[in-house]
Amino acid sequence: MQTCYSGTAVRAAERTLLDAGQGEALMRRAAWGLATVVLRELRARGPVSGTTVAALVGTGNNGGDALWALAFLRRRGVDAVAVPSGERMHQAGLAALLKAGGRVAHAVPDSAVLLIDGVLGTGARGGWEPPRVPEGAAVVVACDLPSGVDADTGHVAGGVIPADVTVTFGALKTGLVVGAGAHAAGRVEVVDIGLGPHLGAPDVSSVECEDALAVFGPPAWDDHKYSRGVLGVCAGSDHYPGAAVLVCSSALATGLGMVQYAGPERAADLVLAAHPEVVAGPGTEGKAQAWVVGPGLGSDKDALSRLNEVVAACVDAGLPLVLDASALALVELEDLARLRSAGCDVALTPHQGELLKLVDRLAPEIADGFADLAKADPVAAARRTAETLGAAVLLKGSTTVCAAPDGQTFVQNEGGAELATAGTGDCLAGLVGSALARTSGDGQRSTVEKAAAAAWLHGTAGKRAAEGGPFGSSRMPVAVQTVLAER
Ligand SMILES: NC(=O)C1=CN([C@@H]2O[C@H](COP(=O)(O)OP(=O)(O)OC[C@H]3O[C@@H](n4cnc5c(N)ncnc54)[C@H](O)[C@@H]3O)[C@@H](O)[C@H]2O)[C@@H](O)CC1
Ligand SMILES: Nc1ncnc2c1ncn2[C@@H]1O[C@H](COP(=O)(O)OP(=O)(O)O)[C@@H](O)[C@H]1O
Repeated sequence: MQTCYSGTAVRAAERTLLDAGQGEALMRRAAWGLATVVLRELRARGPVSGTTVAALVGTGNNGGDALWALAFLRRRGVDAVAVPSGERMHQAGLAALLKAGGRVAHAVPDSAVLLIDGVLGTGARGGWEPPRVPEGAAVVVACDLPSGVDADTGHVAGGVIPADVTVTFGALKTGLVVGAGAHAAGRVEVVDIGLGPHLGAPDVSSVECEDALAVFGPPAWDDHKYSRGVLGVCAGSDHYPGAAVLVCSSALATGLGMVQYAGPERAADLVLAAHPEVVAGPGTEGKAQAWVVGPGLGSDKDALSRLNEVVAACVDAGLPLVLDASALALVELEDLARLRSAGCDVALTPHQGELLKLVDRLAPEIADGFADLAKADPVAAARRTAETLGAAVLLKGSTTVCAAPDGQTFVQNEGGAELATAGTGDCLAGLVGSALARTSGDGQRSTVEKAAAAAWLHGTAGKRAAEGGPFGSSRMPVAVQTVLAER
């Protein structure tokens, strides 16, 4: 499990050490870590001595880090050039650079093979417009975070220089794993500067391979089909029959004990043609241990009565439930309350558009300004919705945010934009359903952690599928199998 801290929490941890008079030591540790990564990048490309490294240097401590790093690099024979972005620079850092034989210039030299972005770190407020930098050849290494990225949210209000590598100090920051911030950061390396004991609880976590495999692992030697998880799927309609196939196929690709399909004949026939092992019928009776309801259900009376039947089945047996797509537009507050009272774990899986509609309809008390919040701070938006509706929320997008009503939050970034194609959400619903079915009765992990494990598998499978060129969502189940087979 990877953990991240908000920029605000990291600043608070720093403050404790600054107040204890350790400011310069912290900055030198950070700068040494930055210089080490820069040296590694230079060595990977050729000789170090004589090459030009430039740094865009801001007015605060982020600029100070960059100046100290340039000073260390100068001592390795690098032509170290500071390019100030404002009227002042960190005094001790500048003195160290000049003493080491570095120089100051007013523009990034064309000869620079590597550019350090040291303009803004955790002290940034609002947007920023980067200066012109020579195009092309230079590797960009961001100091702490790419300038202009909000360290708490990942929001980029103005411009940003996309980094190849970000060397971040003290702890991985939430802003480097969410949305535009994650995209701008490139590869992230964390330099330990001794903040650990002062950091407190993490802000968000990310499920990694071994955490996901603990949910989607192989069967135990004594498993039988009813102990490996039985997933009920209520998806598809005469109008959207394919959704039923996508949900069932992706769930089966994880190696469940059984998939039970409840839906109309046309969709059921397609499911059975693709997977004769599915047990199909019009209703919910059977041995399901979790349900997925919603993909391709439509919005008519029939869709509503199918949703009601699944909700009733879950309430009766205390089963976990994934509400996706059409179900998000049909479910009522009373349904969520009944599910909660029956002890059912519920995961809502909206994309941004569905989230806004859901909040407008079921949580008007938080709707004011919510669209702006969802854009600028998807973690806060998912958290607020989960807390208000009392259900786990998996918010889909370039970053997938999984938030629980108690604030526990996972952020997953494995997938790329190749996943932006019709039906991949249906596949994800099948994976979340599978995670809930196969771990039903396992009190070890929260619903939101299981949903995050499914998002890991979905994103990783998306990347795997993309290796074979552009793809449609029907290729996802095979990619899911491949990912699980390779681990
Ligand atoms: N305090 C310390 O000793 C340590 C700080 N660290 C570094 O210090 C950074 C934080 O330093 P600061 O608190 O000085 O903050 P920054 O250096 O991130 O930014 C503050 C400066 O930028 C200006 N500024 C803010 N927003 C701007 C905008 N939108 N456009 C243009 N200028 C803007 C401010 O007026 C101020 O001069 C961290 O990101 C990290 O790089 C590390 O060295 C670790 C130790
Ligand atoms: N730019 C992107 N980068 C990474 N993942 C993406 C991107 N766009 C969409 N996705 C993922 O693709 C899936 C799309 O789901 P959804 O919007 O429900 O589509 P559909 O309803 O067509 O199945 C989600 O898992 C989402 O996180």
